[in-house]
Amino acid sequence: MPGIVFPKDFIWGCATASYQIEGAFDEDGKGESIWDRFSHTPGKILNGDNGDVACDHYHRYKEDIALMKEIGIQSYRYSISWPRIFPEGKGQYNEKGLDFYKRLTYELLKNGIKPSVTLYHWDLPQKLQDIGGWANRDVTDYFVEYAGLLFEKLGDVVPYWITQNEPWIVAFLGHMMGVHAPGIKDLKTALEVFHNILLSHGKAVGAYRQLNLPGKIGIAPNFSTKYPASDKKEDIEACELADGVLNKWFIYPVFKGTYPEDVVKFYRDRGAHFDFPPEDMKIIGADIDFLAINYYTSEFVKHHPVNGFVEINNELSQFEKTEMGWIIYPKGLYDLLLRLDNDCNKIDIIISENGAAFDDKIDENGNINDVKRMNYIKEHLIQAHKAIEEGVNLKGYYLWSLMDNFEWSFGYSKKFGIIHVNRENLKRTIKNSGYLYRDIIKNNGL
Ligand SMILES: CO[C@H](O)c1c[n+]2c([nH]1)[C@H](O)[C@@H](O)[C@H](O)[C@H]2CO
Repeated sequence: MPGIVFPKDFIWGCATASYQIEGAFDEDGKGESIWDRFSHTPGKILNGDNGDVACDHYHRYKEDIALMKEIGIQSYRYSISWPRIFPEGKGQYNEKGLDFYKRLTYELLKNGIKPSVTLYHWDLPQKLQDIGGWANRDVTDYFVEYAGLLFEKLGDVVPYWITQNEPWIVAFLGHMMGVHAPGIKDLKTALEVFHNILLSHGKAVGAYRQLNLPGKIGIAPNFSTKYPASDKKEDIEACELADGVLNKWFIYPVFKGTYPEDVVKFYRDRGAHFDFPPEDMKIIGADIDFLAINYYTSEFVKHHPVNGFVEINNELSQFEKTEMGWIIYPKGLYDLLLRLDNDCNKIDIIISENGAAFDDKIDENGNINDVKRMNYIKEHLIQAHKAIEEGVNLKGYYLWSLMDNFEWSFGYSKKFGIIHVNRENLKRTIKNSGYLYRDIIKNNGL
């Protein structure tokens, strides 16, 4: 695909998250997180894996930054482990924990890599879960205390801040389906958690603005584009509902100051009424500088007589799928970008996560020719570029992920990295997708 060139100031990045790569789960004063607790609970994680060691990034961060530099990564999105900073979740902060993130951040800057810090990527201090976690409205204020300390200590050198990673996943996988920490299965709790996470985001944005810092702040929801399985009215309505449950449920409160009525009714009909103070919606709707979107796949939807809708990707054999079972549907990224450009007042957008898990093979020379991942990256960048040409203010792309890491309930079985990590000795090996990304960055395009 010759001649795809991105805007000259387009940001090429990669992304990780603290619990998935750092390890050192109880080192230097770090407190327990809900993912430490969850992964130490038998039966929760495939193969009994946990993040105790992970990729040992806590000790190997300089080596990893050198690899980023070799690939030419311009910006690195990493998350900060709240219990490393506040072992009890609040109160006295842990100097050694803060020191790690200072060293990491300054090593990036020394190597010409722009830091992009995610304040919350799921590893809540267990002590806060013990008082109700995100379902406890007080935790939104403890989040502001945590964010405020990091703004104070790193705000003058970190140009990009993301308050929350995927409120919907935290709320619904962690508190309704129970497959993520803390493993709760209750719709009302899930809805309260979702609201409080958005509230914490709005409060943190307000705190950031008060400090007049030079950087930009946003939030990283997960979206996926929904398509009706047929042109039958019932499937089109089912698709609307599925879109509401995932996508509008975020877009409306953050950009329109209200929850979508059709989805509120959907939940009320299932017994989960909830009435939040109207002043919350003003806080949640705080102006942000960019919208960070995590896009991996899309869903085809049909009517379901009881649940209203059902997603049927597993019935669709015509699409190639990743190791996660997600269909590869790059046009879904294009359609999402155009939709968000329209629904979110042409806000600046960055793709904060896009990538794929495949069953990578190492050849006799130790090389990893991960062609499927290379194709996935190219196909999605082609769609991203198309969106830019149609006027979408897409400013950057962060590939998920820098290296193979702890994939939540799947443990280390699913590999998203452009760098392979040997689970025996943690040796890093750049995959061919990493070299492809190096060339894309060098050429600022395909
Ligand atoms: C449907 O995909 C979600 O948007 C999503 C996918 N992913 C994510 N969210 C998380 O932000 C990462 O921590 C995961 O490692 C990554 C890969 O699974």
